[in-house]
Amino acid sequence: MASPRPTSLRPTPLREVSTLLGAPGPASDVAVTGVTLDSRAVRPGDLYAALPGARAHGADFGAQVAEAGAAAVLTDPAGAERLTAAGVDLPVVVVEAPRAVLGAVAARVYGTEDLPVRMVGITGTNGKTTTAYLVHSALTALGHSVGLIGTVETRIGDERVGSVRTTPEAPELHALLAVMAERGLDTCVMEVSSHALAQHRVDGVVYDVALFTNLSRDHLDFHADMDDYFAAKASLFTPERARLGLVCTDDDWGGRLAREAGVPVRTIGHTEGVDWRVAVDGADPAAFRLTGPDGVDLHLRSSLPGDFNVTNTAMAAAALVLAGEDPARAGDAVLADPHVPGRMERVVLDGVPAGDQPLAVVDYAHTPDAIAAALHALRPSTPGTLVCVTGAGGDRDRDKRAAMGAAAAEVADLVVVTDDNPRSEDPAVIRAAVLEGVESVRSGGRAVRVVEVGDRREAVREAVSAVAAEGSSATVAVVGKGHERGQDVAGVVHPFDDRDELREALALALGVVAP
Ligand SMILES: CC(=O)N[C@H]1[C@@H](OP(=O)(O)OP(=O)(O)OC[C@H]2O[C@@H](n3ccc(=O)[nH]c3=O)[C@H](O)[C@@H]2O)O[C@H](CO)[C@@H](O)[C@@H]1O[C@H](C)C(=O)N[C@@H](C)C(=O)N[C@H](CCC(=O)O)C(=O)O
Ligand SMILES: Nc1ncnc2c1ncn2[C@@H]1O[C@H](COP(=O)(O)OP(=O)(O)OP(=O)(O)O)[C@@H](O)[C@H]1O
Ligand SMILES: N[C@H](CCC[C@H](N)C(=O)O)C(=O)O
Ligand SMILES: [Mg+2]
Repeated sequence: MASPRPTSLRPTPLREVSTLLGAPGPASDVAVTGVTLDSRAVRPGDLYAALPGARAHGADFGAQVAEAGAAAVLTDPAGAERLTAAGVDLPVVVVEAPRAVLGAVAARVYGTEDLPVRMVGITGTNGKTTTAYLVHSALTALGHSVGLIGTVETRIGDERVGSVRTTPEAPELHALLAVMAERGLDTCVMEVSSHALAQHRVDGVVYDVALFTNLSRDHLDFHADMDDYFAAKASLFTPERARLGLVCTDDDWGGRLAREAGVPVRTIGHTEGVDWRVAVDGADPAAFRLTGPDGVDLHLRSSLPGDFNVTNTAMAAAALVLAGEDPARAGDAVLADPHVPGRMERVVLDGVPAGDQPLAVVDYAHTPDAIAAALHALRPSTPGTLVCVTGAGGDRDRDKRAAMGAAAAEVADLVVVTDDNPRSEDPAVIRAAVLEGVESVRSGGRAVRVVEVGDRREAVREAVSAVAAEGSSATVAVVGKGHERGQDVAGVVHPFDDRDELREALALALGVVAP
């Protein structure tokens, strides 16, 4: 579905754009009414940003955008040459690095330079989506009109649009923020990925509160190394992008960020000396105490399973207070279950007593750290067999694959290695890398069983049937795809939903439907 755009916009003279950029003004006095960087999304009157990329140069789509009614093009010198060579007759603004100015241009065209919407931005390797839902649901409970932008979806009040990426490109983002302002929303909570920070997607947005959850191995296909990955995340904590930071210092990267941030930072975590201290209270692992500045002392309980969700809930509560909410009311508001799709989501087969079915969970863990966290969260409630169905994505960080297999094998009793969006790669090669990690744990002496089942549907069925006889003392955790609704194989996305597959597998194994 097309991303929403604001309805009432003042057309922006192209000369105003070139003046903003200090670029030579075009002879034409055309005005623009929108911005896009995707030729397929051009609407009449748009300024099309033709950017150089890894696979194409946006200027190669000049003829299509002219045909679609684009009013003008913003590009680099190479793009301008291509447009001329292709005989594209549109006014062109040329700058050396168009991606780097796109946020400012989009903010001018969509009128979001002085945004009347409070902004909360969340970055970190794991926990962004969960924490964003926690903040969103709490603010909604407190009576605010809240927008959400993240991996699963964009929400503008009651309107929901499924996401393609975690963080939209700048033109789409500023259009969404303009729509939120137009509809009277007072706050927007959004996930800010490292790709987005490195690619200027959130330029022109200043977060009132920016959160850092944690940093661990991921995306090293895109970032040169962990320092480079950290630097991308840290760039959120600079005056151009944030006013105040809330940094979890439970890992060393958070500690480093708290020392190096270019904006005032409050720290949060389980260790002494932090501004917001999380202390788990006694026997219930979900219950905790959160103490903060100015005598804030809250007794809270995470509605989601796992130690990491204690941290996510604590971060949400502290973020609400830093964003100006009353601490006691904020504490009450984070107690409700925010229903985060595909994050530790339980799948239950109706019509079969709970004690007769394995605990079945779908989770989006797709990094070594997240897999470890998710399985550790499930281990204490699993007296019987803990099965993990896992795979790794194609065309993504290759070196995390073995570590993901090892993380699963360290905690589970049975690991079923399968496919997860092989994309353009050979799925068997990806599975082999995951299996290597499992084998490294087995050769270290841990008696974990492993099977390789490429077809994900068969893998889920095999996992469930292996433990169905144990009833609720067993757990099947299917990780990696969470809310996703497709399996990308060689560029074709086949409909696939782990939650439906798990329900089907339970039905088959428990004899509720004929196989
Ligand atoms: C590494 C990365 O993020 N690349 C993004 C980047 O690609 P690129 O600069 O190489 O562009 P390209 O594909 O060569 O195309 C060049 C230009 O031509 C344009 N084009 C291209 C084809 C066409 O038909 N028409 C057209 O106009 C493109 O919009 C682009 O401006 O700009 C493209 C245009 O917006 C994105 O589609 C592309 O995202 C790719 C597909 C992607 O998979 N990104 C993922 C890794 C990502 O961003 N993930 C993060 C984090 C995920 C997480 O939460 O863990 C996210 O925020 O989602
Ligand atoms: N604070 C946390 N620390 C470690 N692991 C976590 C944390 N929160 C969630 N996880 C694990 O990481 C997985 C992804 O969580 P979530 O979707 O909230 O993170 P994300 O940062 O939005 O991820 P992505 O960048 O892929 O969208 C969860 O399914 C869970 O297994
Ligand atoms: N949104 C992230 C995670 C996808 C998780 C997994 N399902 C995969 O395909 O690797 C990405 O695009 O890297
Ligand atoms: Mg996310």
